[in-house]
Amino acid sequence: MVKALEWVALPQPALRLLDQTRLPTQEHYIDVTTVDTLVRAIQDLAVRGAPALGGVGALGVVVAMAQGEREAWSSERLAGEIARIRNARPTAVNLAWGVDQVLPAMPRGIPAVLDAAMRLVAEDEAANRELSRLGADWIIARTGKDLVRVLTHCNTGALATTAWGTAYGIIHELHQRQRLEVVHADETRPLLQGSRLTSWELTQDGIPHVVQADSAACSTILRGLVDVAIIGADRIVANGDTANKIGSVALALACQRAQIPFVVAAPSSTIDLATTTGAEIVIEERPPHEVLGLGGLQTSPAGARAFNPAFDVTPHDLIDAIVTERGIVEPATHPDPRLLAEIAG
Ligand SMILES: CSC[C@H]1O[C@H](OP(=O)(O)O)[C@H](O)[C@@H]1O
Repeated sequence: MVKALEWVALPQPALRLLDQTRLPTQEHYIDVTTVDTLVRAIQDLAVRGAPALGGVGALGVVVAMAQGEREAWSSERLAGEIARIRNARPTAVNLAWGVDQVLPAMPRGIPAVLDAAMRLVAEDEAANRELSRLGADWIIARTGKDLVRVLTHCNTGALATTAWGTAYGIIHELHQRQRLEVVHADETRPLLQGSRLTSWELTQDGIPHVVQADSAACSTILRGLVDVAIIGADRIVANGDTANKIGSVALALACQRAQIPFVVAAPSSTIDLATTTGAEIVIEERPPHEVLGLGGLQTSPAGARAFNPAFDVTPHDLIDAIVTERGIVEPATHPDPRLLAEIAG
């Protein structure tokens, strides 16, 4: 399975990223040894996806410490550079979580922080594998289908995580169990994570799928062409409201109308109990050019303005299941935030 990120020791210690802006036509790697390069890679979505950002946040602290040693930074400069990584994108809670998880190891030096970061990466992969099993069990039981037709949005595979996948992991598990008929993968404008990345992963894994325009998704659901919609998450807050790629809440509304399950899949590291409701989640606003053009081609007239929110928030009462490695909560039918708190630990 492809790796979005890994720590490499040669030719020099570096955080190696698969540049996702060049997929699916080019497999190009970036060896990150400076904070500037890392922040740019995060903000350009060369590396992206909530769980992947958790790993990048943790390993980014190692990058900053190593650069600080090379350039003799003060402790204040180092703290400021780590904060740049932590704040590089606002919506996915995992980036800040990944940084925060390894800070306590800093006094023991770079090897201790690298060890803590590598443990976080390994634990996140294990979490994604477990939630994939639990999610497949839930969907098979809930739909009662021998072969499940799935709709998914954006990219939630190995490219969006430290390894394995979240919503994609459930799809992969259904396929492995020979319980998957087809995947409808939303292209996911404006950056096309679905048509570029999810279709690339599904093709590599031999999983039957069709790519569809985002504007086709609701009618696909209302026409009964799928049995369940499964998405990832960037931040799940205390009452179960969930931030995810723009276009997600429309799917939840269509699923409610069609009376099919709407499922969110995420490791427990994506749960943010410090935030009470979805209204408080900061939604990243991205550059207008992403909407006004495509692949370097201008698609809107000169002077046109754009609105480019990268995420939206699905209210918890539209979510039939939040699947994590520590268990499943069902906010639409059992709206008890204590259940999410128990899972978040
Ligand atoms: C495994 S969940 C990944 C999550 O992150 C994506 O956003 P982006 O591509 O902007 O990082 C999208 O919301 C996915 O659901």
